[in-house]
Amino acid sequence: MNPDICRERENATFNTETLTNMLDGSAEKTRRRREIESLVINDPDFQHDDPNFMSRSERYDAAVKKSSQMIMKLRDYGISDPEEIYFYKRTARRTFHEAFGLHYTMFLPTLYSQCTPEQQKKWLPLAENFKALGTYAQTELGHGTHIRKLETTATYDPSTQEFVLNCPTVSSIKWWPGGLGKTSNHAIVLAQLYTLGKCHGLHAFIVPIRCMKTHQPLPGVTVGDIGPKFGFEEVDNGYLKLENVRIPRENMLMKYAQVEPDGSYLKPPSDKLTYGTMVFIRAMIVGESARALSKSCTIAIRYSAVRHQSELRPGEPEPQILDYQAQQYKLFPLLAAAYAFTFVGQYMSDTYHRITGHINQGDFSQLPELHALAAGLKAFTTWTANAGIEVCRMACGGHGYLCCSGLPDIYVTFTPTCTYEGENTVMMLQTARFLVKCYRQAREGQQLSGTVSYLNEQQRLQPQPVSSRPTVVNINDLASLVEAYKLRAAKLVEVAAKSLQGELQRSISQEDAWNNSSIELVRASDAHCHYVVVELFAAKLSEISDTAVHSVLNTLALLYALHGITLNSGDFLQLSQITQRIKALLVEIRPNAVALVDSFDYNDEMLNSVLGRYDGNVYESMFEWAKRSPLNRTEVRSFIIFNIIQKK
Ligand SMILES: CCC/C=C/C(=O)SCCNC(=O)CCNC(=O)[C@H](O)C(C)(C)COP(=O)([O-])OP(=O)([O-])OC[C@H]1O[C@@H](n2cnc3c(N)ncnc32)[C@H](O)[C@@H]1OP(=O)([O-])[O-]
Ligand SMILES: Cc1cc2nc3c(=O)[nH]c(=O)nc-3n(C[C@H](O)[C@H](O)[C@H](O)COP(=O)(O)OP(=O)(O)OC[C@H]3O[C@@H](n4cnc5c(N)ncnc54)[C@H](O)[C@@H]3O)c2cc1C
Repeated sequence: MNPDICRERENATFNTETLTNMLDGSAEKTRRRREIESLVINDPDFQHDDPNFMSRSERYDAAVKKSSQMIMKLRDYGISDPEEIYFYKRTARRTFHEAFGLHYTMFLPTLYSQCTPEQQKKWLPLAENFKALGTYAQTELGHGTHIRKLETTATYDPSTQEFVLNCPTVSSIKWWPGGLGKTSNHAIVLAQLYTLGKCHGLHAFIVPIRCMKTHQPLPGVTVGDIGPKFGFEEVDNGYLKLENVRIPRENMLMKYAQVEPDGSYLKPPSDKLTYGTMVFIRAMIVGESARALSKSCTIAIRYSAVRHQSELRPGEPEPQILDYQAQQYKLFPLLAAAYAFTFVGQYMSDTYHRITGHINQGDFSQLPELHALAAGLKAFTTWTANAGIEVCRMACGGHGYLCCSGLPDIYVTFTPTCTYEGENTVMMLQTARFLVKCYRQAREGQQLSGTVSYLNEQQRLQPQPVSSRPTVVNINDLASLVEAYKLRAAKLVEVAAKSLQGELQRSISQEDAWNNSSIELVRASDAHCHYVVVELFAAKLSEISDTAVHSVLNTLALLYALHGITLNSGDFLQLSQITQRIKALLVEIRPNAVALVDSFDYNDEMLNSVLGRYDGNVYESMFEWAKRSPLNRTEVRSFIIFNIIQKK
């Protein structure tokens, strides 16, 4: 064990096990998570080759093999709790993507949420037993964001009681769905529904695309892999062209909207229920932001504790790079954000399950807030985590650029979360749409509840507009900082609403007014989400009884809130005072930095990083890893070089 890293752990002011238990939910949950992780780590079937030394095809084959093994082993171990399945798979996957990822994350959840009981009876046994392997085919070459303009059609033929599916143009070819290219034999296809000559907009259909016996594409189906990408090497993101593909009427997902045998159409209670699976995944991505950032911080902070470089004071030994204030300023606010997002991720998941419970009982009243919250927090947390991972990589200097640091892989795997499941700017604009609507309702005297209830104060505080009120905060008091964030959000929502109003007064259309105000609208959403995160972090502290853990998390929460103020200084005041306080907080966090990342409890197998190793033995491991590079298998690799040298 590296002596630097040992000393860091000895000097921590709190018990890492207590904090880990809190993050997991309880000591029992930590015990069980570790037990499940060790099942994978000690399983010889999961000791695979390093994917960095494999070709794309080899990676795909290995991912399929691994996914099949996971299914069998989960059954053998009798693991059926969704959270436990998630722990098992997360550990087994490590740096791999799951070949059946879309089957679990989108195909099955869509069947659970949008099938009638009869449809569930037919499809769930097939899908849960992996006979029907599925994906979610929504995006087309021409449209990902503006899904109302998707061009694939499903036209009902009452004479045979079938839907006929077509991708009539090049731009209507389905493009991107994960697992579509080679793996899936079914797809949930989002298509414009036509019946009795009328278009009723997007609906979801279960479309068999490959034979369940031979796995050959079915007649009328052209399907394949879209080629190499920035990351996701082992995933066969695919294309799909449908030409006169007929499916039975019962293959339209009919929990909400229905087509009768004679072709008559029954409307759903809300036409946005078809978008339900996207809301689910957006809600879950918030927790993924926390995991990607906490992993990256674990690597960068542990490495910074063992890496020595440059001189602080002449003649003295080179310090740990973690002792540089500039290094702390890069990493500790991200560490604080990783904790904040962990709590926000738990909140988002709980909120999703609570509100969908109400939806299942027929109460749709909270759907707009759920959509706005999931869209905004997905965008806010993924943007921060995405930029943060890159900061962590650069904070490791040259070695951060090596694949064995684990950081490039975390980055390429994580960065598409800013794009998929709703491009982030577009998601922020959806949240803004909700905020502006709430702002107007509050102005009309309606009482708002939930995360936007602060907009009620607009009314109470009139006639003095929010934008003219000064922001004076006690920078040592979290409650006061929460107030400052609340005021900022109220102010920026007001600015956005007034910008829209101003544009409309120039007699331009709603749509143009919206476009001309989109910078203000995105800023309003960003401020709203930032407020929600700070508020949730503060609320979490009130649940913590252990004083040492409370104290260290309070320091992190202060740093998170104050650092956010410096990043958005135009919206807040008291800047120089805040900078001084931030410097003091960096000093306070420094002795606990390694212990704080240890508390995330990533074992070496999962972290998969030579720089972030628990024992800190970085250089020996890097050398060992380099020796495994295929280029090192022979001393003289290229005969071209050999010939050139010989000629000389
Ligand atoms: C491993 C991961 C693999 C990745 C997989 C993928 O990427 S899969 C592919 C992922 N692809 C994507 O994520 C595509 C992203 N694009 C979209 O989701 C949609 O095109 C859109 C939401 C941007 C606009 O939709 P639109 O043009 O139909 O709507 P509009 O803007 O005209 O607003 C009308 C009203 O609808 C409301 N409302 C909207 N959505 C929801 C909702 N989910 N729930 C509830 N409500 C919703 C909205 O608030 C508004 O309410 P208001 O104010 O009238 O009361
Ligand atoms: C790794 C990966 C996996 C994916 N998996 C799937 C899958 O399994 N199934 C599936 O169906 N799809 C999948 N997708 C597709 C993904 O959902 C879309 O790429 C995503 O929704 C963004 O749409 P787009 O590509 O059309 O971007 P565009 O909308 O073309 O975005 C381009 C730019 O235009 C801007 N823009 C667009 N509209 C607006 C607007 N109204 N206002 C302001 N700015 C705007 C955006 O902000 C962005 O800057 C995947 C994508 C990736 C990268």
